[in-house]
Amino acid sequence: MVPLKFENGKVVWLNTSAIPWKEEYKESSNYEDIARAIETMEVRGAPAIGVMAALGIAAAVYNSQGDVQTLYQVLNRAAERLSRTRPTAYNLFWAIDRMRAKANSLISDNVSPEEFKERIVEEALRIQREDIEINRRMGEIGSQVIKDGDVILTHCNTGSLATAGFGTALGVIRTAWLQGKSIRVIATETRPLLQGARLTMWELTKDGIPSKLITDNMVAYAMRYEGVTKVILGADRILVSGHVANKIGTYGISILAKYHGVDFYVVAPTSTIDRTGANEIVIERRKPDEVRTVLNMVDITVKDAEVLNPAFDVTPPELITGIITEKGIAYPPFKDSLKKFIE
Ligand SMILES: CSC[C@@H](O)[C@@H](O)C(=O)COP(=O)(O)O
Repeated sequence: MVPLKFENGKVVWLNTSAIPWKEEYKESSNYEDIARAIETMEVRGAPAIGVMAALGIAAAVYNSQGDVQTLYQVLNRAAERLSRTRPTAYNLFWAIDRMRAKANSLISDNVSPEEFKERIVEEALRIQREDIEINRRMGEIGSQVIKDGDVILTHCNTGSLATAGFGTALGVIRTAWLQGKSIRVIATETRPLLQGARLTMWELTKDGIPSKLITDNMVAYAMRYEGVTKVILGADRILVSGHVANKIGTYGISILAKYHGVDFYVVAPTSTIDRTGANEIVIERRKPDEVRTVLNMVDITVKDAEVLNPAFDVTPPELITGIITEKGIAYPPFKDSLKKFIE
């Protein structure tokens, strides 16, 4: 499954908002289209939107003409627009910063316009390639905590559809399954946009991994009566203190896991760790209609009902057993263990 590609100067993406009904690819070389695809969540998941933004910047530069200064301005305009798409996922800003840093180093090297274009495209493709390699490494590292017989609860979608390929938390689950471990997965539907029901169940079914879908309000029941042994899920932004922003509902799941004595693991590449020293996380608020309807298809409340629609919540470090990264597993105290991974 290749959700994102760069072909003939265009970004090609799998429209994940159409899954599981249709496997439809879209393409564009225009960074405004790429930004809208991120905003409307045709492409979503922290690592995937970082890669998408890098490819969007590369497409903008590749298709522009002029001297290096002109190309540099195009790159900065694209970067600025793409950085205004979704505020919470750190990988987006990490990838954009990396593209900007590459551009700055090419400017100081006095390269030709052709070389500038070539090296910018190369950098975006490197970010994409590295994401898959990192996911595979996290799979190897993280699968060590999974035992035969585990019943793993996961939330949202953290698979190939949320990354450049293979997945973070779902990559760990997938690796354990490929190693022949006998596991079962419980996936939450993940209201309001149903990433669990639509995307995670689609990926698990394709792989033949035994799985069951539950609604979000069945988590406590599943822990009490269905023998959940581990929670494994992803992250959109991790502070060095160990606070983890992830899909709305994660915080509640972590409290339930603590009460039931279930291990709670977060899986994320180190590009999800916020290096700015911030101690607050901006939580994206999305349109009320996402809550008032089911996927804009059916109204489920009174007209113009006031709603709350935060896309993410923050789980505090004391509820987290471990954070699995490509550099190893961070255990509490996270402010020491995570810091080592980003030094
Ligand atoms: C590997 S994806 C990790 C997170 O990005 C994922 O758990 C999540 O919360 C995605 O949110 P989304 O709003 O679908 O972009």
